[in-house]
Amino acid sequence: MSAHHHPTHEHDHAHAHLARPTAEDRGATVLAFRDLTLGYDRHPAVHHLHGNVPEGELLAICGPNGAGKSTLLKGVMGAVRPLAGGIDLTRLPRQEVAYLPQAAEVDRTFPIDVYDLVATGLWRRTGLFGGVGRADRARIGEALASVGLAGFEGRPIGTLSGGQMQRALFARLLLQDARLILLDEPFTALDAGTVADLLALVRRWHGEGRTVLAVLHDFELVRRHFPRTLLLARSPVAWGPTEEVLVDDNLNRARRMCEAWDEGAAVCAPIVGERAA
Ligand SMILES: Nc1ncnc2c1ncn2[C@@H]1O[C@H](COP(=O)(O)OP(=O)(O)OP(=O)(O)O)[C@@H](O)[C@H]1O
Repeated sequence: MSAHHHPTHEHDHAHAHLARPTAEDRGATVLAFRDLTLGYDRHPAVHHLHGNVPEGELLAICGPNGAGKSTLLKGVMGAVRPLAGGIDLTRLPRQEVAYLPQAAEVDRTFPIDVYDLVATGLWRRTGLFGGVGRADRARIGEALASVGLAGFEGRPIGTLSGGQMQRALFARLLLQDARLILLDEPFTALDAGTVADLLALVRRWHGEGRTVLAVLHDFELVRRHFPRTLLLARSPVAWGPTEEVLVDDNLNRARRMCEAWDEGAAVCAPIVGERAA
């Protein structure tokens, strides 16, 4: 299967003004972390994160297991509330944020077919009971074709392979048409062809000026396709150009920091002097 793109199709144009940043938007801060601490039951999972994400950024989030990467995306989504500090989605309404959860968190037993799953990507525009019109049906068909799933409309999601399910979830992201796209391990356990097709969509979003944050474990893929990286080990280890961040020193430090982490630690006050940008 391969991806088919119709970037100049009229349906894309019809929605372009809703989501795509203008030239002036590019580079302005779209997401800011202010000495952010996120956690569960008062136990921090992400600690003292400070920095800005400019609009149009293609940012990889890397780090050992348990480093807080998924928690960070959930924080941006608004699903986990800060214990301290804050997250500013300065110029972006919540419906401009799209989120792809880790495959393990998606309930594949939910009785819904591929068409209806992908159609939920339209909710923010149609509303839950808004109904799907002819133009919307065309957009759903296009999105499915873009991910190589034309003809899968009536398949219950429980019958899809892992790769097909991920393609369906990417089709839903296409319809969400969001300016900030959060991807949690989007390419894990996929074959090379599926990764290439889905990566092409991510690069297309990047080309359209959307902001993409992706949690990734494959450093080679990150080095090749993600210009900037945040290396997280509960606290930020490094954040900048990928080739400067993914170096042995930082990776070893990240591993040691995660191993040394006290799971039972409570929230601490911000440390003066740690507020580097
Ligand atoms: N719902 C939850 N309730 C309590 N603790 C949680 C919850 N979700 C995550 N944690 C804890 O928060 C910490 C960070 O987890 P998180 O899933 O964000 O890490 P991660 O970097 O995404 O890890 P991985 O690479 O293994 O997916 C871990 O110690 C984890 O056990």
